[in-house]
Amino acid sequence: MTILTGSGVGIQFGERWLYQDVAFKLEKGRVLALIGDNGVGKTTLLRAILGQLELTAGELDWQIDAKNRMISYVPQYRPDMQAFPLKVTDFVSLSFDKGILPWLKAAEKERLQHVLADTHLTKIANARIDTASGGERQRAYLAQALVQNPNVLILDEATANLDNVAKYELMNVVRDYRDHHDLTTIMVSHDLDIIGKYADDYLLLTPNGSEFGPIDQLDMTKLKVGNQDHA
Ligand SMILES: Nc1ncnc2c1ncn2[C@@H]1O[C@H](COP(=O)(O)OP(=O)(O)OP(=O)(O)O)[C@@H](O)[C@H]1O
Repeated sequence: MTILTGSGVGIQFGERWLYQDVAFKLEKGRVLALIGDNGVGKTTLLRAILGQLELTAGELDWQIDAKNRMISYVPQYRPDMQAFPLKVTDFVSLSFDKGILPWLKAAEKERLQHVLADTHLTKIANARIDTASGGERQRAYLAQALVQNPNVLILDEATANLDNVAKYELMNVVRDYRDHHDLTTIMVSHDLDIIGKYADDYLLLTPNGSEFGPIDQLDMTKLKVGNQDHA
């Protein structure tokens, strides 16, 4: 089932078109890799998908109406940004309407426990997040996104700045969660290993035309990127 269809998408700032005639489909339960050179406009397209920016041309046609649509977002890991004096479990439950644990409904508490288990955080649920490793903190951000039960998960260079073990652990959690919950994901990444291993489809943005297709049709030599995300 197609969740979102982009057709004739174009974005222009001033005189400059970032891209025109972009076409893609986001299919339920699949991982779409959004790729292209630095500055091509990947984040800008995400902002349009999140409803924060109007397209200059074309359409984003959703199959889920706006009031039932939940899009969750996992940002890039930044070692300097996460000095919260909160337990992991409280940090994850900040996503719920009422925040920290004693006020959560029974169903929310149960959901929280499932997501902590799915993201391999149960053992450190009561440890403080500022003592957790980079990989654990990034999985806590993922857990925060997943407790919202999203229709679409956005990973915005979410494996950047993580070591090899942590980045594959994060993506394995996403894949296992997808396999059990039919989660749909858009992943922005410059990491060719991660893209090749975890994406199902790709959308390559360039100023001279976009390409969309199954990941095994992507010619990786077209990408000017290395195998690491940039900060
Ligand atoms: N509101 C805006 N007004 C004018 N220009 C903008 C605006 N937002 C973004 N841009 C420009 O659009 C271009 C694309 O930016 P964007 O952040 O989407 O690129 P990106 O592909 O996500 O880059 P990176 O891989 O480096 O994160 C940049 O040149 C940016 O300066």
